[in-house]
Amino acid sequence: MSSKRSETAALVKKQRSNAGSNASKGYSRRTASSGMEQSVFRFKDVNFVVGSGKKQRNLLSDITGKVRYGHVLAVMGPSGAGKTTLISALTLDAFYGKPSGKVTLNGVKLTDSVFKQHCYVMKQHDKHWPYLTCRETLQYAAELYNVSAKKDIPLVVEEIIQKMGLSVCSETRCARLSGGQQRRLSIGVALLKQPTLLFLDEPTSGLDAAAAENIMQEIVRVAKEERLIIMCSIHQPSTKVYNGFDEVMILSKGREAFSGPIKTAPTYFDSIGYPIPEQMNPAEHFLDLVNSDFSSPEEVDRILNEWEETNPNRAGSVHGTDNDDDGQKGIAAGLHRNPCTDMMIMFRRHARLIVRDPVLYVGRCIIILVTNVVFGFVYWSARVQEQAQAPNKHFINIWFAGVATNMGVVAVYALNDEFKSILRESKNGMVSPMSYVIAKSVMVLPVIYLTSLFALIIPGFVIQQFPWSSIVPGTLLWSALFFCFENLAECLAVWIDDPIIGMLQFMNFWFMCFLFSGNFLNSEIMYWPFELFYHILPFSYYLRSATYTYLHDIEWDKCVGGPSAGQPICVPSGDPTEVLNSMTFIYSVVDAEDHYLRDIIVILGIAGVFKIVYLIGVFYKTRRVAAIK
Ligand SMILES: Nc1ncnc2c1ncn2[C@@H]1O[C@H](COP(=O)(O)OP(=O)(O)OP(=O)(O)O)[C@@H](O)[C@H]1O
Repeated sequence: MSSKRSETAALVKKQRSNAGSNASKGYSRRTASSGMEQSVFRFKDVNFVVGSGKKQRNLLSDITGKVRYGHVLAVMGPSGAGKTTLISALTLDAFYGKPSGKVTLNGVKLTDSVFKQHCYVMKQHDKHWPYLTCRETLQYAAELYNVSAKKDIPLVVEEIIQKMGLSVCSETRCARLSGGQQRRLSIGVALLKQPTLLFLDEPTSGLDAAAAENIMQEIVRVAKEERLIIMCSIHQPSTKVYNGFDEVMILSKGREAFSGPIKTAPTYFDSIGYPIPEQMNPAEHFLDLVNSDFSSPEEVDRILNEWEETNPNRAGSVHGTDNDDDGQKGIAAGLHRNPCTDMMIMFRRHARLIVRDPVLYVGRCIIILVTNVVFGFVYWSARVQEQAQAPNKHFINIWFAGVATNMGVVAVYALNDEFKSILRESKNGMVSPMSYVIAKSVMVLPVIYLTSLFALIIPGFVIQQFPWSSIVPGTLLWSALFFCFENLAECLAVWIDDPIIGMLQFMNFWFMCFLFSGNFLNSEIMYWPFELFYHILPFSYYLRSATYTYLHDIEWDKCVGGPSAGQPICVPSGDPTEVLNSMTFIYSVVDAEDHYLRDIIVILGIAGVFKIVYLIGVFYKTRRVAAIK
């Protein structure tokens, strides 16, 4: 293992030396070859308004700035100043209000498509696939971004691992990475894309001083080396980190207190009567000035007004001219993607996640098996062919499917988390929603069938002695119902942002299915609006056909004396059709006729409706943009 590592390291070294002065030949070619290496990012008069009428609030007021390639713009300000709001607005992600202004990359309006091709946003909170290792995360990102020929990808990944100081945790699953390692991994993934413009929201949040300093130094170095434009928000950088920035923007109450090249900041603050005290960190001094906790609100307002007055045409003064021609004009075609290759990568990644994630399927399979085995033993006496056991045989079907589908509630949580990762990846142009839904939907089908085997083989066919002739229709019917609830879970996971609310809705739906299954309440005596639920919810279809499937050719023992209080089912001939007919009097859902095909089609139809609503949710949410108008 270690010799393989050193071999890889040697190859990386060789590759670097081949690349001459450019240390990162493996993944740095795109920007240069696309002609985007001299880019300029501008934003002018960016406003962001929330609420309406008397409750209207300007979270950002006329924010203007410009950053050139190889430069880092640091957005600083006290808590609540609007740093995250600015990054969200500029990344077309601020959905909770109305953003306005002019935002361009090389003079071209920043649209979702330009963003996906040339930009990358690293949010304040890291989000990685918890069951993939650091190396696997980078490997899939490199493949999805098509950074290099497939055979070179391990080298590219190794290079990023070394660059980001992730060697010690390269084989560690993301769930177990420290905060600093997660941040560095996020930056590594961003670098793999080689964006022209990189947004970092609080890249040092949650890190200790040394780790924050390391990361910021790395960011500054990367901007210079890879000619990236970097815009990051940051809380109180150290003097060393602060001095590494090229431009700085100081915000307070959603307004600019200063914006421009870092070397002009001391002169400006000196000119308005706030020179930097000796030995003081300049960043700390500026932030104290605009923080109402340290300066009076009137003084903060005075500083903000001063900037507004001395820079009435900010785009024309501190931020350079209003003319967009001082950089590369226009943008190049972006990433070339092959949908089939994308799909294959997504298949591989999803297969790995399905196997490793205990919540989604593996854990549930085992819990369903154990639970159903318990039910199998609880109903031990129902194994025999006595007609007195017919109701118990029917109830076994309710528990075998009802409890298992109820466990789908955990899928709502897991899928909500999964979808949030997909949203981020889609935002950054790493995955296409289409390849995600296809890979996921196809991969899940065999897993669902496998789950039905866990649910029924030992508990039903071995312990409860279901007739083996019904194994195929029985497991297919169970799979159809489970598929229906999985699709519901997907739907809720995508449409309801808060997973807990989604889980509660899932439980509501499940209880409705149970209540209106026609088993506890005769469908004929249901008050008519409620009868609709009996027809449109899936459980009655499952239960009718499951009981028919397992009971319709049982050779029942003969019964004498007719039905009684202790034995409601007692057919003298033991004819299975007549037994089912007499069960119908007690459980209206039971039917002596075969409706298997119709029932399974209806269940799949309901599942199909959920799938369509889910797909609409995926495509709507991944394409939703808070465009700046
Ligand atoms: N969804 C929202 N709806 C309404 N107001 C919001 C929303 N999100 C943030 N705000 C408000 O916008 C203002 C700026 O918040 P923002 O998160 O951008 O500040 P910040 O400078 O990033 O702060 P911090 O450093 O603490 O993260 C705050 O007053 C906040 O209450």
